[in-house]
This record gives sequence, C-alpha cells and structure tokens, in this order.
Amino acid sequence: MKNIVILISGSGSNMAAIARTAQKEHWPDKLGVRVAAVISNKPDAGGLALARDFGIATDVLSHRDFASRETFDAALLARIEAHAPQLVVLAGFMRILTPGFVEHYAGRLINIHPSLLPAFTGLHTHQRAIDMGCKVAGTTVHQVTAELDHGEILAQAVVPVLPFDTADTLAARILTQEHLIYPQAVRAFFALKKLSEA
Ligand SMILES: Nc1nc2c(c(=O)[nH]1)N[C@@H](CN(C=O)c1ccc(C(=O)N[C@@H](CCC(=O)O)C(=O)O)cc1)CN2
Ligand SMILES: NCC(=O)N[C@@H]1O[C@H](COP(=O)([O-])[O-])[C@@H](O)[C@H]1O
Repeated sequence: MKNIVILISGSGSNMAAIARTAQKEHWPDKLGVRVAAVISNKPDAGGLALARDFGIATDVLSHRDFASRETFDAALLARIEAHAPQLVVLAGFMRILTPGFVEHYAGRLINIHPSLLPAFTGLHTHQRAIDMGCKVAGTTVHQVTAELDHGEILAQAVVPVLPFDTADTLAARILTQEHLIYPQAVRAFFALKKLSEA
C-alpha cells in the first residue's frame, strides 16, 4: 500500500476533497493508495474532525511547543515517517518548512496555493489580487521547494474576479476549483510514479 500523509492547519476542505475522492474512486483497491494520516500544527483545526469522519488517523504537533523551526520540522518529520509516506500533501498547512525538511521529501511534497503562481506568492493572495485589479485569479498545485511557492507547477485552475468580489467571495470561488484539481493532481502523481517504475 502506498501512503499519503496530509498536513493541515485549518478547515481541511482540500484534505476532505482528497479523502472523498479516494473513497469514491476506491484508491486503496484500484491504485493501492490510501490517505494514511492527517497531521495538524493547530490543535483546533476543523479538518481533524473531518479526517476522523473518514476514518483517517490524525495527529497534532503544535509549532508553539518548539523553540525553533528546525526542531519543529524534525519532530514533524518523525511523526510523518511513522506512516512511511510516498507522498506528503500540504493542504492549507500554514508553516514555512525548512530546507532540511523539504530536501528529505524532495519530489514527493506538494502544496496547493490560492493564486496563479508565480503571481502572488505568500499570504493574503485573494485581497492582493482584488487590490491589483486582476480580472482573473486562481489556484496552483506545485512541488514544494525551500523557496516559498516557487516549485514546479503541476496543475492550475482559473476563476474570474467579479466587480464586487471580496476576499471571501473570491476565496470561495477558488476553493471550489481547488477541490477539483487537488485530488486529480494527487492521483496523477501516483499514475506518473507507476509509469516511471514500469
Ligand atoms: N519551504 C516551503 N514551505 C512551505 C511552502 C513552500 O512552497 N515552501 N508552501 C507553504 C504554503 N503557503 C502558501 O501556499 C504558505 C504557508 C504559510 C506562509 C507563512 O507565511 N507562514 C507563517 C505563519 C503564518 C501563520 O501561522 O498563520 C510562518 O511560517 O511563519 C506562507 C505561505 C507551506 N510551507
Ligand atoms: N499559503 C497556503 C494557503 O493559503 N493555502 C490555502 O488555504 C486554503 C485551505 O483551505 P482548507 O484548509 O479548507 O483546505 C486553500 O484555499 C489553500 O489554497
């Protein structure tokens, strides 16, 4: 069985979209792939309850309990390794990961970012797009590298920015697209991996 570990910090709707797709498409039986665990750096992340509803193991490791990014990342890596993942998925995980952590998972660590990278790296992407007068916005699935939001782009989806959009209305429109492209990107990762091993 090939394991996926998903890291979250909040509501976990992208995690749930992946778990729901895995369930609906019978990934464990058909692909030999399963979501083995969901790990949050926030004890109150709503996504933890969602994961439990899917019968997925959950874990919490608060970054506040560590003196440095490096020590947090080392402890996080140990928790992830307990599930021996072939793929680590960041889904609303809101911590910048250290180069050592990223190096360990190079090529099998992905993220979804709510902008059309390379535009609007970092935070508050929706408001920044509105403030700039963008007519389109969107979301990007990318490989995670040490440089924030700069890894190889794997998938993107575009949405219109409407005249009276707020950050919340734009975020909701983007989220709908994220729930479609992220599960597809995860499935494609394993399909490509299978082809490369053939
Ligand atoms: N080394 C990398 N780490 C992470 C990446 C990446 O590409 N390389 N992607 C991010 C996800 N992300 C945007 O998609 C992102 C997450 C968090 C932050 C950030 O500034 N975090 C602050 C804390 C913010 C908070 O706790 O609310 C921080 O870590 O100090 C920017 C972009 C995941 N990690
Ligand atoms: N920089 C990272 C970032 O902002 N990620 C964004 O957080 C949301 C998570 O929602 P979810 O917790 O419901 O999946 C998603 O829109 C994702 O693109």
